[in-house]
Amino acid sequence: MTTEISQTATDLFERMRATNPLVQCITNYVAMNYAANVLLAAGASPAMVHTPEESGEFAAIAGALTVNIGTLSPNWVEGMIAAAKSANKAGTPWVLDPVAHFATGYRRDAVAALLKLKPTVIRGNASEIIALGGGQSAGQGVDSGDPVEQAEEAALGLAIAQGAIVAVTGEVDFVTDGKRSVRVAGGSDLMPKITATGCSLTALVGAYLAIAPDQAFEATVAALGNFAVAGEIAAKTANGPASFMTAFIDGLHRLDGATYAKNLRVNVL
Ligand SMILES: Nc1ncnc2c1ncn2[C@@H]1O[C@H](COP(=O)(O)OP(=O)(O)OP(=O)(O)O)[C@@H](O)[C@H]1O
Ligand SMILES: Cc1ncsc1CCO
Ligand SMILES: [Mg+2]
Repeated sequence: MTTEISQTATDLFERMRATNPLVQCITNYVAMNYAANVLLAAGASPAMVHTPEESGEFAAIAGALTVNIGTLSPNWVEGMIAAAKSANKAGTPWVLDPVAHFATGYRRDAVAALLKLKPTVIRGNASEIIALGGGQSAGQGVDSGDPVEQAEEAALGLAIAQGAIVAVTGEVDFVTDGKRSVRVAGGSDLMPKITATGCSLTALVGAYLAIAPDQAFEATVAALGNFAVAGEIAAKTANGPASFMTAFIDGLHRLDGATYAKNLRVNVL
């Protein structure tokens, strides 16, 4: 059965690829190259623009902004805040990826400042979302130590408190806007074995937001669905993390609407 959300996600998949949206990615040193390649393969146009001298100016012309706190320093935080403020002023949607925000006071403060600037979407792993909700997570650094189901309550609370879409990723992803919630199944257990897979997904959520700013919930689901479908297909030919990475980027590039629609597994809750 094709649900309405699956049909919309497929439409957004085709539109994103046809439109080649410009996405400003402020991401970490680890993710920068991989995330840019993922976006290019998926059909978007990434630009890694982070310094405060230009990040705000660029956010006003980008289709969407994504902010990931993976490798912070004061200059980068300044650039993130300038970009988020400018995005808000220009009506540019933006995504926050709160990498390991619970690990240090510096990260906690940076995330608190960014949350005040009202991201359109918050995308994190289960441990990150549990901790954002004030709970005790089993996360170790950037890697999740908790199942997605354990983060669902925190995600709902966070969505309502922030007026944001919250996406929790893991074996089966969970997306909520506080009223509507879905699970997105698929992907591969090799995905968390490649660093910056989540960071790249955050960037791809930006690509979908850019083409559907008024459908942020559907756009987020469509982006997660894109990773779930491409990841599941790539795993069939991969021998391990390194060959998976190649197959995944090739698969993102080759994926068509019919294959996306056929393999997408979105469960409305
Ligand atoms: N066990 C799994 N099975 C299937 N897919 C998975 C699994 N774990 C993660 N994924 C997928 O991997 C992608 C990244 O999610 P993950 O939760 O690992 O991000 P993350 O922890 O923020 O990653 P990073 O910080 O390393 O970039 C998502 O598309 C998610 O659905
Ligand atoms: C490994 C790592 N360390 C800081 S950011 C990052 C990428 C995955 O989040
Ligand atoms: Mg992460």
